[in-house]
Amino acid sequence: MMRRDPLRRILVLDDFGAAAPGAADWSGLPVAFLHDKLDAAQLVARITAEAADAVVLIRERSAFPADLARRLPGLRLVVTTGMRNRVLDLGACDAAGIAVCGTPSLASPTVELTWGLILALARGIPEQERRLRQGGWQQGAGLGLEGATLSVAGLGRIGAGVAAIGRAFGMRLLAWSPNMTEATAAAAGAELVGKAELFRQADILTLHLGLGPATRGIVGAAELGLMRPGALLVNTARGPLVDQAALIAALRSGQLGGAAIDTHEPEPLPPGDPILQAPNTLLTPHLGYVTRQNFQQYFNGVVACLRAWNAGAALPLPLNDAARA
Ligand SMILES: NC(=O)C1=CN([C@@H]2O[C@H](COP(=O)(O)OP(=O)(O)OC[C@H]3O[C@@H](n4cnc5c(N)ncnc54)[C@H](O)[C@@H]3O)[C@@H](O)[C@H]2O)C=CC1
Ligand SMILES: O=C(O)C(=O)[C@H](O)COP(=O)(O)O
Repeated sequence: MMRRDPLRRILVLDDFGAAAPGAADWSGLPVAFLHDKLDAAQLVARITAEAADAVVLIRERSAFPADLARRLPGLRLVVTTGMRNRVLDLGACDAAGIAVCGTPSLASPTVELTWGLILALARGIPEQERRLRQGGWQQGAGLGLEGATLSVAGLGRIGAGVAAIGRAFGMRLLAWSPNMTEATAAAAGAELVGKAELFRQADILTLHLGLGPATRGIVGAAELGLMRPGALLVNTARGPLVDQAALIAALRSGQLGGAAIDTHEPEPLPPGDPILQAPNTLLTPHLGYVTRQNFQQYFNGVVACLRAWNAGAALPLPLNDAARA
């Protein structure tokens, strides 16, 4: 194990509650919190001025591209909450000798949000409420879940959790992913089907795949065209899994009865993004992971990593080679 000097200055970027009383036990750690979102030039200036040797990234709220890693020779450690951060360049950190470590995260918050979205979409809760407030009363009938078919793409931590609740609702469960086995599907109480059948038979299709070269754009015009007219799509995984233009076309034509989308491309969703004008959509701002308990888990994980560094111990969740050294 490489000998490490204790950290002299730790900056938590765009802190999002990390500094709140009781959020975490930062005692004894030389930590400072930034409350504003800074651009790359401002970050370099601030990190340099503070002579910070560690930064903490709260999810993907502050980007940490290659350029930033190269411009901060005094930086030795980046801690990012969660294990995946697409706006952090791990390779560049390695090349600059900056160790990167992650923290544990809970899957249940995203399982819960997914079901919140499914229920709201299936029963038309937002429109029914809007109508009531405008002086109207019930209109149209929603989709009941018992006996309906839930197609789950990806049975990892979140997909398996979503499937378990689908079973409790008495739904018929189908599942698929590029690498799913019969055993994984059976363990989740789902039937493994081919990709086309996953789309063709769904009353509700919910996406829980990781994003990678094999899954980017996995839901396009051809797949949406296989779906039953009026079927529902839920995406709490990653925006680029879905071809947004094809999604909007399917919503406009009525091929899809509705879509609930938590994860977008880009994020934050810019004003005027075409999805904002698409009909029958329920949009949330990447809320899946955003619960108090998950942030508690994140901040405790950050503190554990910082203390491990200062104690010269192995970093708990290393994300690059420099952190494993
Ligand atoms: N909306 C939100 O706030 C949150 C969204 N997520 C997203 O939800 C999705 C599922 O997350 P978890 O269940 O925790 O992940 P996980 O890693 O446990 O499950 C992902 C599943 O996708 C499958 N998969 C198949 N082909 C793949 C490929 N080519 N590349 C990547 N994965 C592939 C994996 O085998 C695995 O079963 C991810 O996209 C994750 O980024 C995760 C947490 C919060
Ligand atoms: O969107 C995400 O992904 C998240 O925000 C997760 O909570 C992060 O957890 P990991 O999957 O990165 O551990």
